[in-house]
Amino acid sequence: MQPIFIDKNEIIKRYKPIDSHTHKGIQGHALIIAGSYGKLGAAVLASKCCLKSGCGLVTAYVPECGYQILQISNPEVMTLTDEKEKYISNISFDIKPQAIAIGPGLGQEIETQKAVHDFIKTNKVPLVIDADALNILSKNKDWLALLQPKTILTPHPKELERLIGKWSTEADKFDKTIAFSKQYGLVIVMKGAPTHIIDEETVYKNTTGNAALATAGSGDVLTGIITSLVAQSYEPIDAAVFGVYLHGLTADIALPETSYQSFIASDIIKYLGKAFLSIENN
Ligand SMILES: NC(=O)C1=CN([C@@H]2O[C@H](COP(=O)(O)OP(=O)(O)OC[C@H]3O[C@@H](n4cnc5c(N)ncnc54)[C@H](OP(=O)(O)O)[C@@H]3O)[C@@H](O)[C@H]2O)[C@@H](O)CC1
Ligand SMILES: Nc1ncnc2c1ncn2[C@@H]1O[C@H](COP(=O)(O)OP(=O)(O)O)[C@@H](O)[C@H]1O
Ligand SMILES: [Mg+2]
Repeated sequence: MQPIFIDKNEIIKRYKPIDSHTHKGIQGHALIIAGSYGKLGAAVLASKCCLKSGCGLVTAYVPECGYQILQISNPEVMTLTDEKEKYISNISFDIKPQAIAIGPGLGQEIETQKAVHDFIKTNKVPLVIDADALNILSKNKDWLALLQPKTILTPHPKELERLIGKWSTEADKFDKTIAFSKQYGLVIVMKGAPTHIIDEETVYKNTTGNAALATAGSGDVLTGIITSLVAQSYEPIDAAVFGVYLHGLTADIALPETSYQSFIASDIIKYLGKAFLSIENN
């Protein structure tokens, strides 16, 4: 297993410059299904980062208690609410997004599990699955077969273990993840230090990022970036590769100014502009 290193050359091959005649409709509409009581921050971070990565329109789908939180935190983000106050129980919307993310801060209530099932059973829109939506799939593994090919999963090591079971060595972890990716036709973003991406037999290894990213919400923000790129019509594997690279690059650019300690997930969002510029100015 020889990985492809995700470096600037790999990104320049994939990067789509912005057309001067584009408009917000062309830039893509993303839907972020996220949040539960006490974890609306995950929805705020993911949806804001989605917009800050070039997506034209972003809608957050949150429980009722998240309405004001979302509208006040992110005035540029539109908000739809579930009928339940504290958690999502029924995912229904009349917009036509080009990409959907599900999972950050979602919780694992039984009604939320059912809502995730009913949603993935009929959904045909390119999808990014993170956090509690991954944990829900781990508890209901037969639902994995409902996912569309090239759905992107973004597990951290514990979420990966819940999905594929314990591994004995690093090599075993890769073998199991490759087998899992092949079985369901999924793109797996194996978050860590560094992050690897598995697309069936192909393994990518990221070259950006540092320990400043070891902070709450850092993965929620990554979900927003990757979903934004999918909405802007990047292929799922290209969105995963570019998104992981950009996410790490924000921390590399920020580090001399912020220190490891004071860097927080909102700084990923703050430094995205410099990260995009460093890709454009090569
Ligand atoms: N502001 C908000 O609203 C926020 C909301 N959030 C939301 O909270 C929900 C729960 O998510 P979560 O990831 O905190 O819980 P969970 O899945 O039990 O995993 C924790 C365990 O996994 C492990 N582990 C993790 N990383 C690892 C690593 N790199 N390397 C190795 N191990 C690692 C580690 O296990 P340990 O090492 O302790 O055995 C740890 O104890 C989810 O919906 C998320 O979106 C958060 O994003 C925070 C901000
Ligand atoms: N020491 C580290 N070096 C590089 N990247 C890291 C490090 N620690 C965490 N990260 C990155 O931060 C993110 C953490 O994601 P996750 O655990 O899902 O956070 P959260 O659920 O709090 O949003 C991943 O992208 C991971 O690769
Ligand atoms: Mg996470």
